[in-house]
Amino acid sequence: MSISLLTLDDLRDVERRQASVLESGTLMERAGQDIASRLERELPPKGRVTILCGTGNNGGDGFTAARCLKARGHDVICVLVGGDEPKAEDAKRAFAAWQAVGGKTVREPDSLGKADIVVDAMLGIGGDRPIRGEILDATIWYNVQNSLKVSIDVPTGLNAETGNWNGRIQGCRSDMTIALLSAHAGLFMNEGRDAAGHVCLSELDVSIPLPLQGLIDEADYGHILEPRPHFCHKGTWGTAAIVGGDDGKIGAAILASRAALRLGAGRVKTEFLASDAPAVDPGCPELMIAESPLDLASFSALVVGPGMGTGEKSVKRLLDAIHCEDTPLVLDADALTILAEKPELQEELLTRRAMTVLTPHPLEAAKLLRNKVEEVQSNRIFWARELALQTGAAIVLKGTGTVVSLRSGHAWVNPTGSAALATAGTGDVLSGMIGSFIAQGYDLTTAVLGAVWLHGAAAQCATMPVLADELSSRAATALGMLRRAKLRWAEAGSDPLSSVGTIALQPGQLAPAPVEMIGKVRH
Ligand SMILES: NC(=O)C1=CN([C@@H]2O[C@H](COP(=O)(O)OP(=O)(O)OC[C@H]3O[C@@H](n4cnc5c(N)ncnc54)[C@H](OP(=O)(O)O)[C@@H]3O)[C@@H](O)[C@H]2O)[C@@H](O)CC1
Ligand SMILES: Nc1ncnc2c1ncn2[C@@H]1O[C@H](COP(=O)(O)OP(=O)(O)O)[C@@H](O)[C@H]1O
Ligand SMILES: [K+]
Repeated sequence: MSISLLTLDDLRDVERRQASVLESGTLMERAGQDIASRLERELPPKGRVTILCGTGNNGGDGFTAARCLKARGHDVICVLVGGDEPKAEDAKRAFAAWQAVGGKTVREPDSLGKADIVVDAMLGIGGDRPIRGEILDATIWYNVQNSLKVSIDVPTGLNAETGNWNGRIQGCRSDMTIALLSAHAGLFMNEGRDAAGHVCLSELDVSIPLPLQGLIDEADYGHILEPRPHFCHKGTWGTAAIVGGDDGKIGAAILASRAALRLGAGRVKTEFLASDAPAVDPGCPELMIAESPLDLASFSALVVGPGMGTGEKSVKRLLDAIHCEDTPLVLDADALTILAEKPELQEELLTRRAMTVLTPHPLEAAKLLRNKVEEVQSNRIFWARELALQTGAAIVLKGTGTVVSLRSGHAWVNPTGSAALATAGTGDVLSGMIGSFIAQGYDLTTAVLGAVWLHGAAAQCATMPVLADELSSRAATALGMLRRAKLRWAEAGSDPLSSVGTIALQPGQLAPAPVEMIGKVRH
């Protein structure tokens, strides 16, 4: 969790604490300098920049960046949006300083010529209402500019914590967002991911508290990248059982089973619930297909639910699995539907000794929480935590910006993944991958965070939907390449710029960073 995601309350606390140790305006000055330095990398000499400034401190950052860019020889115009003058104290000072250097400010952008960069500094973390009036007009203008579009801190109109548009009114859609002090969860979730574009972070040289939530990164899943020792056999890597595949849905269990095998489980046995199940998977003869019900307690990990159906037989098998109290259990798909319909089974989850992982998509989560899907999506981290408390399980709330939450309250947002995953069966693959890593003996957080991250990373470069079965092959290939790259670096000390498949890597770094650090970096 090396990229923290501070909540708005955390940010306001940091702000208050800094106010007592730093001269007022210090953070805004640092923000303006860092923003100007980053923008300058995208500008020609004497580049043209238009900055839309709101009346709060987000606008103050805009005026400060304008002054810094002007001092570096660029042609900058500010547009004051939403009032005749800034309201916030630091912003008033930033505006005065901009005027003092002869900076030009207008009240509406329509008559301005094309700029190389347009900057949205209208609303930041203080923007908590649907946009309207002048801000909405300026947003509409911003969104049609054929220039590089950069938001400061948060795209205007976006809720920085949840990634939803305030009041569902669409705000600024940017190519880049420069977050200040800390990254915000909303930049990686729901509509926020498209609105934010490439995320940069300036920590403003401020040390921030360790929060309970962050982005999944190498520090969390690094163990799965360790090379296997030579001295091992298939038994070393565990045996996973996949239970599912009722009539008409056999494919779901096959997808999960193949994924478990490809990602490294020593053996995988599949128990179909269908009456006419095949005796062999011709596309993957390595799978062992059970001819009679499996002794579930004898496995290293159970994955129950893909294509399982919700009939009597399925309920009984789910109960059998829950009762294997010492066997790690991943519940997906139909198993979650049964759990939602039979809350008494959720009670039984709470008393299990081994780990349980639930992998709901938003609708499944809503049913388990007895809530509406819109409500779950309106605050994904909150509801993932609630579900973890309700069930005692680790929760993988899938979707754009998958959230993983533990009962302890720790939560992670996954920065990998793309719309290429929006195709049938990719969730089955994820549950198989999680089961595989658990069967291999990785601890709960490594197994879950590693699987979620890799599942997304394997689809990230795809421009078309990835067929689910192809996804697990891609994930296995990516894992192998990452392991090799890590081995090379370990042997060579440090390596020149390297490339793993389509993922471009820097020395010492095993995956593309989800956030570009700018300004003074404290690590
Ligand atoms: N945290 C830090 O330490 C640092 C923070 N910094 C910067 O400060 C930014 C936060 O500044 P901020 O608190 O002044 O809020 P901001 O986002 O400018 O909004 C201002 C005003 O907008 C208004 N408003 C809200 N919704 C609205 C709507 N829909 N339509 C119209 N108006 C609306 C609302 O007005 P009110 O409710 O008071 O009427 C509010 O007062 C932060 O994102 C970062 O850029 C950095 O300088 C460095 C360090
Ligand atoms: N637009 C998207 N961006 C990122 N990930 C996505 C997107 N759409 C779907 N996914 C991922 O694809 C998977 C779909 O799972 P699920 O809905 O259970 O599908 P299925 O039941 O067909 O297997 C989840 O891991 C989800 O996070
Ligand atoms: K903004």
